[in-house]
Amino acid sequence: MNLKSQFATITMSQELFHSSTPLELESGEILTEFDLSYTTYGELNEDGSNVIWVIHALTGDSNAADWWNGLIGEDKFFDPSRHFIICANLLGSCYGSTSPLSVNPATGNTFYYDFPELTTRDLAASLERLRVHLSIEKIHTLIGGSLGGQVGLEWAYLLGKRLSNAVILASTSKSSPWVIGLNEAQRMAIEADQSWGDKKEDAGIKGLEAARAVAMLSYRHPDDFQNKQLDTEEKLDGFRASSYVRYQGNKITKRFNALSYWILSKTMDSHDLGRKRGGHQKALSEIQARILAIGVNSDLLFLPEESRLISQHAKKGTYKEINSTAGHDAFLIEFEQLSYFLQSFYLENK
Ligand SMILES: CC(=O)SCCNC(=O)CCNC(=O)[C@H](O)C(C)(C)COP(=O)(O)OP(=O)(O)OC[C@H]1O[C@@H](n2cnc3c(N)ncnc32)[C@H](O)[C@@H]1OP(=O)(O)O
Ligand SMILES: N[C@@H](CCO)C(=O)O
Repeated sequence: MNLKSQFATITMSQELFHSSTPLELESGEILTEFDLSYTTYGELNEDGSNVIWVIHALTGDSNAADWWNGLIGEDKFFDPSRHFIICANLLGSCYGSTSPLSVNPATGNTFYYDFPELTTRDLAASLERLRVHLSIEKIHTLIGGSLGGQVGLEWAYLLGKRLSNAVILASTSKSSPWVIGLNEAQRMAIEADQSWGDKKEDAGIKGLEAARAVAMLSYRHPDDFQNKQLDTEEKLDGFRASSYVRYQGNKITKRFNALSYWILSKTMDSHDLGRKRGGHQKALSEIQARILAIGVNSDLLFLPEESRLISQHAKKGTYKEINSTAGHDAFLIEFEQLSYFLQSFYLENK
């Protein structure tokens, strides 16, 4: 389906929100001002009841109808002719929001390595600023996967009764040691790049290439490699799997930045919905919104048990599981199953 031609009839806009009120971060540091780049599709209806707020994952951007084109678009589950869909590029990311490559207002120089540590709670607080700026009183559904799901849980906690439904995909309420270890290995790859530490835009880029290759092993499943990367001929070198991870490593360097990757992967590590709230299970039970937690049976990064736990501790929780060999990234791929789960969830909770 040609989304471009369909979107010709639908309001879509790309904006930059500037917050000049200082944002006090969990670390105690302060961002004196920040920008969030965001995209909206469709229009807010009269009673403000049609807001779908999408939160992207680690390397996503605000163009949700591009990377989630099986879920967002005309005749898709979230349709801009009915819904007002918003997605903001997360703070720290390199697609238009304030990031390590932005100018530090305190010094007049680019932040680079002086960029403050961010938590998922800080990212939720920055989204809350945008909500207030847009005078959005209530959110029908907040939806996000992976890091987007972590931020989604933090924001759901904060939003209270303003939020009706939170759809949390392939995510967790507290990052596991496994996730932290995987992210540390990726940051080690970045830090091993001799250009890491240089004050330039492409610092650590070769390291990022290796980091993404490692990350791909956690985003896919051995069965997916078996299906797609098996060499049929006998050989000693030049394996398909090698060329695949190298290709993916190279691909990320053309669209992402090592400093943003480093910052956001740290954000993922420190995620704990229960910090200073008596634990993540208790915090989950205090979320007012209905929660649909969707796990992926082949997810090796955020295990399906972690999604199930979200639904079990939520006051009003539902669990569904995507059946796929795609691994963690199935939440970006298995649109048919996702649409079906969403439809049943809304029907059951009318
Ligand atoms: C500006 C922007 O582009 S922002 C994009 C926003 N991105 C995001 O939001 C991140 C989320 N998206 C993603 O992570 C991914 O796009 C996904 C998970 C949805 C899909 O991942 P993909 O990389 O497209 O799928 P997959 O793992 O099957 O890999 C296919 C690619 O690997 C290539 N490939 C497959 N096998 C091999 C191999 N053995 N050797 C070399 N290349 C290979 C394919 O040719 C294909 O290349 P292409 O991406 O240039 O078309
Ligand atoms: N593959 C996705 C998901 C990571 O959790 C991304 O790059 O953002």
